[in-house]
Amino acid sequence: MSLLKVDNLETYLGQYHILHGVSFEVKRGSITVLLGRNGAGKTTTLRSIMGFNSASKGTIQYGDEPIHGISPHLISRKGIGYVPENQGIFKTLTVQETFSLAKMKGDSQAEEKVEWMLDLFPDLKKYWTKKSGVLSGGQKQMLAISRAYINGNGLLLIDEPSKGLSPIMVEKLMESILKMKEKTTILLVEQNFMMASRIGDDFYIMDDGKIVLNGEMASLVQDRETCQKYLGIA
Ligand SMILES: Nc1ncnc2c1ncn2[C@@H]1O[C@H](COP(=O)(O)OP(=O)(O)OP(=O)(O)O)[C@@H](O)[C@H]1O
Repeated sequence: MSLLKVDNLETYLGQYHILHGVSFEVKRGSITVLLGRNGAGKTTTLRSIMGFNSASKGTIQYGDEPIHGISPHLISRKGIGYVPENQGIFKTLTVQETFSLAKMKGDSQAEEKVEWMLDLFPDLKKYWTKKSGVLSGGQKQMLAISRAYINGNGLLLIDEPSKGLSPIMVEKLMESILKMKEKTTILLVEQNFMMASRIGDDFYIMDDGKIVLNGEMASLVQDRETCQKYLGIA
């Protein structure tokens, strides 16, 4: 059953028409990956779901509720967490302060979520009182993912978490994101095909602001022609 249903989304950035009728679904408890070349419109799609880029047409259904046209803070309150490409970490806040700020008022599960994230990312426990600015790139990514999860764990939108990370860190992150499927649903934008293909259940390929192909990840891995045509992978 789908948790998120995006239908015929059209988004303009200034005078530029970026998304041309984007439609896709994310199944509850799955990892769905948006793939595609640079500039295909993946980030704009995530930002349109969050309400940071407002879509001029189309609908977005989260569970039973339409969420298009709603402001980002209300979308976040509905339980959608967002990890932007640049992580959006406040460097002067400690890990502890970042976690505290992420907790929603009146969320009875907040402490449980904090504990789960610290078990998943023990490095963050180690740097609990350190300023976020001193963390490594991978640890910042862990912090950004934790913040999004504590804030809203119904659905997580994660934009290129592997960017700039060492292969070992990518491996670590991949395992953690896979584990997060036990508790949440994930829509992932990822250029690292090795990572995407190992953790994704379903895929959608974007090109020029449109979805050009979708299916189960297992079938894409076998399809060399498509990988080469849209993803530049030989
Ligand atoms: N503020 C903006 N104004 C005009 N065009 C923009 C703006 N931001 C992005 N674009 C354009 O929108 C298109 C889609 O960009 P987007 O960042 O969504 O792509 P992407 O698939 O996430 O790419 P990447 O993998 O490089 O992050 C690109 O052609 C980009 O140049």
